[in-house]
Amino acid sequence: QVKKPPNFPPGPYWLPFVGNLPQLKKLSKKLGGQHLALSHLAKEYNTNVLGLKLGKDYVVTVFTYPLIRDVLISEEFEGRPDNFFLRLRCMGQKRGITCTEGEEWNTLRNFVNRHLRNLGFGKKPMEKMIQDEICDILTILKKDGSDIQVDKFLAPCVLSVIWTLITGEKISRENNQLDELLDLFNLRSKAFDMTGGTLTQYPWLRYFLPEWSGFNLIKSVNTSLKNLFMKYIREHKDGWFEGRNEDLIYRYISEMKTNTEASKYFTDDHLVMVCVDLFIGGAQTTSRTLGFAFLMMIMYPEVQKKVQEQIDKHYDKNSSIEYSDRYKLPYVEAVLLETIRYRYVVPIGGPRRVTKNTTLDGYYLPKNTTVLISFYSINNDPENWQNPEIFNPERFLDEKGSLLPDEKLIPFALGRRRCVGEILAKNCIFLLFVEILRRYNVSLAPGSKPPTGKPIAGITLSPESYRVKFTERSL
Ligand code: HEM
Repeated sequence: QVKKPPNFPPGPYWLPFVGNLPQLKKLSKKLGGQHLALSHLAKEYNTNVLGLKLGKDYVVTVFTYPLIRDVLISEEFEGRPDNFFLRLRCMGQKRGITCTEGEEWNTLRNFVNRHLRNLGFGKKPMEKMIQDEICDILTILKKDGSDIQVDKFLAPCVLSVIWTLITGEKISRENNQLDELLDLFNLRSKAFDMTGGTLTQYPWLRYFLPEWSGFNLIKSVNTSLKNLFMKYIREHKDGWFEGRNEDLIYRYISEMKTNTEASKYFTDDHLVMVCVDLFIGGAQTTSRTLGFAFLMMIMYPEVQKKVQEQIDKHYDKNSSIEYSDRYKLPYVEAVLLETIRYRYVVPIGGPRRVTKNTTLDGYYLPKNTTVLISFYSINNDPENWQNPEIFNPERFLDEKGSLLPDEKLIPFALGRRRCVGEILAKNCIFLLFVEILRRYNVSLAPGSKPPTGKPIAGITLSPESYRVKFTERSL
């Protein structure tokens, strides 16, 4: 048994070298996910802040809304851990937005936010890109929507918008590159888990068990991603001239050419990581949320009917739907909020690094402690939600049917590290959901196994594989 720092958050005792790693792995397997294992341990030790040691790292998980809020908005929790695995994720050295901190993170995050906004992010041009994607989706459904795996089918939409903003090109659904990119991200997410995977704790495993440890997989995914983005960066460099600014890569190259103190963060390698961060952040989170939303419509046909009744009240066959219309559709918004609460795709957020010795809920957290955020527990805490285990969109409506948002639902986090893609994700989810349900009834495709509604665990939760039959509605 290893001695803990004084007043460290409660948790199981630590074994020499491995700490709680084998215990957490075993429990996660038994309960069906790391988020469930962490909640289980928190209950067992009757604590809102759980203290573990995973390999050589102190790892603390936070469970209640007020404490999570404090973590998300306090500067001393804004760091990211620096370990072998996060470096491997960043192709060797911590770069980009998601894994960096301090000046580099600030410079790149601000640059990306500012230039995406100038390219139309969060504004009409972005909405137009999504509407174009929806047109493609509706064309495919019109041809044959009898048997479709929904999250895979919708994933290209958000990916394509990000792609257009970054490269200036529309990616075609017929293009193999899109499938290739999706496959790469799917493979990648399999190789990761939120505490960093076995490789974080035992980096030497890469020499002895490169296949088993996931090292070879991550290396090959990294190489493919880098080759893909470098191809576009090289083409952009050839086509660049002063003032050229129609996509993020051109704007980045312009910044590379200015010789300021910050130019050390504007290199090809940083740019590759920024692109990867945007794709990783956006691709699976958004399409899996939609996958859950349509699954709820299949499992609760009476909710689907009410959604369509509200849509029909406001739109006919030809009227166009805009994101600003969401205020007219409170029931639809309530269904989407409840889907996000009930089947939130990021059960454990972070990891964050404590940048100086600090305290949380009266416990001591030494500098460099890793902090994980249990969004899962906020969304399932009976203190926050009545009968949280029940899917009930009405909880977000008042007696008059007006929307009743709840500050405890924070799917895009809070504070300076909150999600960069929030507005894109919200637009895609709303517009796709409404456009499809206005034109189609969704039901289980014949032969598809009836879904249980239970999520499949991973770094992001996903809906079980189900197939949908889209039946055209008479409008
Ligand atoms: C339903 C969809 C989405 C959900 C639920 C989601 C959730 C989150 C959360 C909770 C964080 C904060 C992590 C932390 O506090 O450490 C985050 C960060 C981030 N998200 Fe999203 N996200 C979504 C969509 C997107 C999209 C579409 C993009 C890209 C366009 C994106 C890009 C990012 C990036 C780059 C970060 C890192 C921010 C930083 O470390 O400063 N996300 N996201």
